[in-house]
Amino acid sequence: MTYDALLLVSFGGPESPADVLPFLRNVTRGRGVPEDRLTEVAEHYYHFGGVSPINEWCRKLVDALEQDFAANGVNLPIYWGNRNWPPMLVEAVQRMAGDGVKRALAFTTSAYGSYSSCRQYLEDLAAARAAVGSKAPAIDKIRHFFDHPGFIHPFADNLRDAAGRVADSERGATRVLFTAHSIPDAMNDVSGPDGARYTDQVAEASELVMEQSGVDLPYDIVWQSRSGPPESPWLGPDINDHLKQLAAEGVRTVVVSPVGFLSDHIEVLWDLDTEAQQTAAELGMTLHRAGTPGLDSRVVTMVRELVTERTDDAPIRRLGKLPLWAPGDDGCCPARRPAGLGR
Ligand SMILES: CC1=C(CCC(=O)O)c2cc3nc(cc4[nH]c(cc5[nH]c(cc1n2)c(C)c5CCC(=O)O)c(CCC(=O)O)c4C)C(CCC(=O)O)=C3C
Ligand SMILES: [Fe+2]
Repeated sequence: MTYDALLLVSFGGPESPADVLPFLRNVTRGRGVPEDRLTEVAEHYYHFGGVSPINEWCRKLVDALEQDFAANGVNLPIYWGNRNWPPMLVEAVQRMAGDGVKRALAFTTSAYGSYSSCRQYLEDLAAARAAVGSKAPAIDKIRHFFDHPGFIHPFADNLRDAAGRVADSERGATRVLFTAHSIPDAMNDVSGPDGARYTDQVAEASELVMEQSGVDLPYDIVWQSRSGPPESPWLGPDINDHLKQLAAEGVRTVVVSPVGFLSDHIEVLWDLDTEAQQTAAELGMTLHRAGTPGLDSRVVTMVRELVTERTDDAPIRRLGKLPLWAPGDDGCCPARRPAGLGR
């Protein structure tokens, strides 16, 4: 297939305190998230001056990709648009249309399947194209990349570094924790062609990171940042509950790898580095947080390879075994947000 642009699609995040509440209203519009949850989450952002690192990371990723594409003969202009905060997707699609782009590839910053991490981005792309009208380019979303070496290897190196900070005498009381964003059980149940693909992909990525890191410690998979009411079932155990459980079992040190997140955002800075750190401290445990890939050069190479996979039929590089399916196929997550989420 011939493409004439790459579109970076991300979540968006506030860049000043005044942005925080309008951003949160964009995120939660029509989602039934209670008002007190919004006020609570706003505080997490204010704690960091109202600035999420996500937009600045996207800007730097675009710069790095432009340099990498130029150096490797990939002749595609790069555009960037977000779901929830400027630069918005519709503006990016508008600019592409104005520049005469006919067909673009979209790289979304979420590595996994599920309504929230994949299908919702497809809906956003469709809505932006509809708003722009007949001049809007066709846009094809790049596949899930949870098992691409450019995703797994930086996590593995960062895990090895963090585990290296554990004293030899503590290793017998140490656990590795992989953490990803919790979603409602009902959403996971319909993720992918035959359900539960989100949890399957997180499990496979965790296993691959563990294997590639060479770290010889037991590990568990935990979930973070849930936002539904307590009576509606979301993926668990929550990382904070699990820390309590581990403390009761005699574990004194945890090494936490945020395998659900390609870069640091508020979920990493608040939910892990602030909240989970505090839980660990209260339990007398030590928590070493392993880094996200962020701007690792292998992430940049990965995006280029995901592009040339589509433009030049370059080989598909992946370490996992789960079946792949093309997002947008009938076999992908249901087009509408699953009902019955309990709020
Ligand atoms: C699977 C998943 C990812 C990973 C995929 C991806 O990367 O896209 C993700 C990413 C992110 N989520 C983010 C922020 C928020 N998510 C919320 C709410 C929700 N997330 C959900 C799921 C996910 N979220 C769900 C099921 C909800 C409930 C409401 C709904 O069903 O839609 C809320 C509302 C308040 C709250 O309920 O907590 C906020 C503020 C940010 C930006 C962080 C920053 O600013 O640095 C990022 C990257
Ligand atoms: Fe979220």
